[in-house]
Amino acid sequence: MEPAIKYRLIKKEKHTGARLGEIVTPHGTFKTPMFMPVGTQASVKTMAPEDLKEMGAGIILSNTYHLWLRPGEDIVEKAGGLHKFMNWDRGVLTDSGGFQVFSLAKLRDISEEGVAFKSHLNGEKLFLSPEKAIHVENALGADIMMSFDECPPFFESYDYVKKSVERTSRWAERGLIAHQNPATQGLFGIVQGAGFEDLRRQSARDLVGMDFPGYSIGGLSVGESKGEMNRVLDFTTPMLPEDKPRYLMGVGSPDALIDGVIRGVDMFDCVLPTRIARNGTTMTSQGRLVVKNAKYSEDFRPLDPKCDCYVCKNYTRAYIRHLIKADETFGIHLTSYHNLYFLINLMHQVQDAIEQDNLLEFREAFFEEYGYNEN
Ligand SMILES: CCCSCc1cc(N)cc2c(=O)[nH]c(N)nc12
Repeated sequence: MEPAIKYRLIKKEKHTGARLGEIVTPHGTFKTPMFMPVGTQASVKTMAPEDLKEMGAGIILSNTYHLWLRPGEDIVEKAGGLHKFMNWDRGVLTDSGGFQVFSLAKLRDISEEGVAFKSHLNGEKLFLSPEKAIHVENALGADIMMSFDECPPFFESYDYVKKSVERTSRWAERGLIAHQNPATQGLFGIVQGAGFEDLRRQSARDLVGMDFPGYSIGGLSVGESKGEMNRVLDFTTPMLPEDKPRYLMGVGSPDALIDGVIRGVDMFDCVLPTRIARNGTTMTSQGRLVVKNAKYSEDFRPLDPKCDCYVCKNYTRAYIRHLIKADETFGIHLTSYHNLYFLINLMHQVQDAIEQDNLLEFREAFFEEYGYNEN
């Protein structure tokens, strides 16, 4: 049977672990490295599908936890799945819900069976198992699904992380068995192990042995320093097959994306661009620009003079500052659009640098202007 998800390695960058590739999904083929906008509740906040296409988005994310609780996977399934429900005909990836239970729900209790918790919406007692998570993801119809995993705190004890990794591997196996649509929905395994090289190796070995079509690197971007993240990536990505995509979960600052690509990561997601946009913070080639600051009240330049996005071509810092200060939602639309475009376009520039084997020079030039610190 043809797998739902295929990866084609086009070129390895000469001086780093970076790769130029293509990920083939039932809803299109997309070049990597790529940034994937997050649409937690079946909407990338303030973005219409046409905006996302115009900025070059290929795959967007949604959340099993949120959509299970509201509106319910049965309603999305009746609508014909997430693509139909949200009028999006390109790629969709769903997370499996475990991470969101630990970051959102109250009173959680984890066991071999799964996670018992109280809904963050109404306090209802719920239970999420690997089988239930996969059932919901099947109903949502995502092109790429995540296995059900536990993301332990980065600084948790070795013994706890070891037990957690072993349970996450057993949960991954249960998810593979429960998966109903492998021909149309690709299921990725999620490598865990916090900052312990031997536990990352154990997790990778278990999951690679289950032959997933792609692998996520979990357990990072949870409060550790950038130096720690890069240290873990240095030994983790080489543990994964070259002919499968690698997705680093929850990572989205420009510097972290570039350093992740250099270490062999192909796919990224993060709520950062739309989250900071909501308080008027924008990403520019000169670093962050907080457009609601008074100093921009009569600044009639674009957010980023070097950016060719729709927002930077048509609107000024003064106008966007006014909208944000006046609580006009159009202002958040403009800052969100620009931030998402900035990261998607950054990955296009990185693809070119891989093509030309000058990714390290690109990194140096980018950080020279953007500003960068390791921690
Ligand atoms: C739509 C959100 C996707 S990424 C969420 C996320 C983010 C981060 N940082 C880590 C993890 C992880 O270890 N496991 C899982 N399932 N998800 C994670």
